[in-house]
Amino acid sequence: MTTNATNSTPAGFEIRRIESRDFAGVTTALSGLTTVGDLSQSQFDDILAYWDTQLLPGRTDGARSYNTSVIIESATGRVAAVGTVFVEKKLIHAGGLVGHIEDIAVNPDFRGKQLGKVLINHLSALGASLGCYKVILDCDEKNVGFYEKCGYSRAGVEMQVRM
Ligand SMILES: CC(=O)SCCNC(=O)CCNC(=O)[C@H](O)C(C)(C)COP(=O)(O)OP(=O)(O)OC[C@H]1O[C@@H](n2cnc3c(N)ncnc32)[C@H](O)[C@@H]1OP(=O)(O)O
Repeated sequence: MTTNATNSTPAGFEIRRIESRDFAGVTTALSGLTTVGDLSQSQFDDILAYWDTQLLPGRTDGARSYNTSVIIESATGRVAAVGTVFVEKKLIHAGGLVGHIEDIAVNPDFRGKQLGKVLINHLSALGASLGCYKVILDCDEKNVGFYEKCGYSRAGVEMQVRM
């Protein structure tokens, strides 16, 4: 798997797994992507606890399916960006793993500082380190250029049925 070279977290920022204290910052960032809805701190904590239980089958190293990372502004503790790589165990490719990049959002105050690219490169590398043979995502046409700058290329067509 090859990814763009912007992998190091910029000075003044750190990147880590999502935690309970990120509730306000994460929901604020995600509201710039889509409707978060009426999600409480308690519901947020329950989801994080569930994610922690979802270990990849057959693994003894603690590798998880749900991998949500945040970029934090060190001086303030503010959530600058959030995103997920979900690792799916397949039947095909001899039980191979595919990473799905989901719910990428950079807080508007922090856009244009390469943090989105750093986050995507981090999640792509995380998928590779967990054993994924590919990492894929769906996005709007307006974001294609961003993902191309992160080393992604067009493949297939997204389709959906809404419930
Ligand atoms: C799978 C999904 O979740 S798709 C949903 C993506 N998220 C959203 O649309 C939510 C709202 N938007 C955002 O959060 C942000 O604007 C993001 C995530 C799209 C980009 O994050 P940023 O941190 O602002 O981007 P970043 O500064 O890392 O840009 C990296 C490069 O991509 C370029 N770029 C950023 N956005 C775009 C875009 N929409 N189209 C083309 N190029 C772009 C930048 O100019 C930069 O180029 P450079 O390396 O030549 O300087």
